[in-house]
Amino acid sequence: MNQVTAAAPLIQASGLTKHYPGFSLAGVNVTVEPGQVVGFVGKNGSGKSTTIKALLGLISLDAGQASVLGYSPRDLANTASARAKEQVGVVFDTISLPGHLKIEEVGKLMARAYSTWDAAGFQQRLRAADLDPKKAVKDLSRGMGMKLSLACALSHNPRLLILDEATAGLDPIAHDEVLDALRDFVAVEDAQGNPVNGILMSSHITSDLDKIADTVLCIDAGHPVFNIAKDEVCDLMGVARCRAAELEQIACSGVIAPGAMRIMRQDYGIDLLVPDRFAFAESFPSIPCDRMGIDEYMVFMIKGERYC
Ligand SMILES: Nc1ncnc2c1ncn2[C@@H]1O[C@H](COP(=O)(O)OP(=O)(O)OP(=O)(O)O)[C@@H](O)[C@H]1O
Repeated sequence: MNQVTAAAPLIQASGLTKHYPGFSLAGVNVTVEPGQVVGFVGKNGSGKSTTIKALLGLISLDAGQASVLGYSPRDLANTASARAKEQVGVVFDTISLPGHLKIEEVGKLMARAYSTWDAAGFQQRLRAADLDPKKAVKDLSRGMGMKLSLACALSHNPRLLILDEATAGLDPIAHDEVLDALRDFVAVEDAQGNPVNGILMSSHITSDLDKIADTVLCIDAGHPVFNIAKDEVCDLMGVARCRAAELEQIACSGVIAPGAMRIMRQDYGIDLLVPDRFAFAESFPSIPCDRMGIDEYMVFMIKGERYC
């Protein structure tokens, strides 16, 4: 019961609901399939960390269902469920290791905590990240602390990584190295060639998600906004830079379904969300239409107005 097969979702959660005074997480669904990187985005205070903590059983839910590697959040948080914890690597935006420990002592601590601990892999990750094993955790910069946390999370051989702002504070080179490590992690396959690992990754650095995510889940003020394949946004969608008269012309043409027209009014004109920029360019070759990014899509979906 507490095991998932290679094909089963690593995270399957629906209707996640948590009430705090002045804030409610309401009806959030999260699915992470093997082989998938799910980017988790939203404004500050939108409820991403609350969702992650609920999935990990660190806070109780008021409503909703969640299964993480076949475990309920409550079972996952239970100190007795060592096997479950070994399969989930977690990195928060602040380092949660005791500050007085030297990095080499962290390795020893982890070896005792996880039967799956890969000491050689940990050493190799420390070298790759330029982390001095003699250095104390409290003396690490923020970026170095994140690299150490990631090295720990990856070195107990989890099937699922849950990262909450884990790439914040990394320099561009470290960023690339971390993204490469995450790509390698999700590329792992079982003997039959099926993907086995997955990642749920909250981030404000949407360029990271552009590079690595398969799907992007967005919440705003605790409510789901979209859950969409990244390629649909980045490869297919566009932003048309129009004037009011052109917008009217586009609306009348039916090239974009009337209910799907979403705009942002700018000082210089009107930006229009284009679901298929290639089809749009054929119909309106004289209207500039740029590639869409996750940032812009978020802004359209959260702040944009419908145009009917
Ligand atoms: N223990 C708590 N008690 C009361 N309110 C809380 C508690 N934890 C979180 N909140 C509130 O829940 C809301 C969502 O916070 P959360 O940390 O989940 O947002 P977030 O999307 O992760 O934000 P950020 O991007 O800034 O990290 C905020 O309004 C926050 O103040």
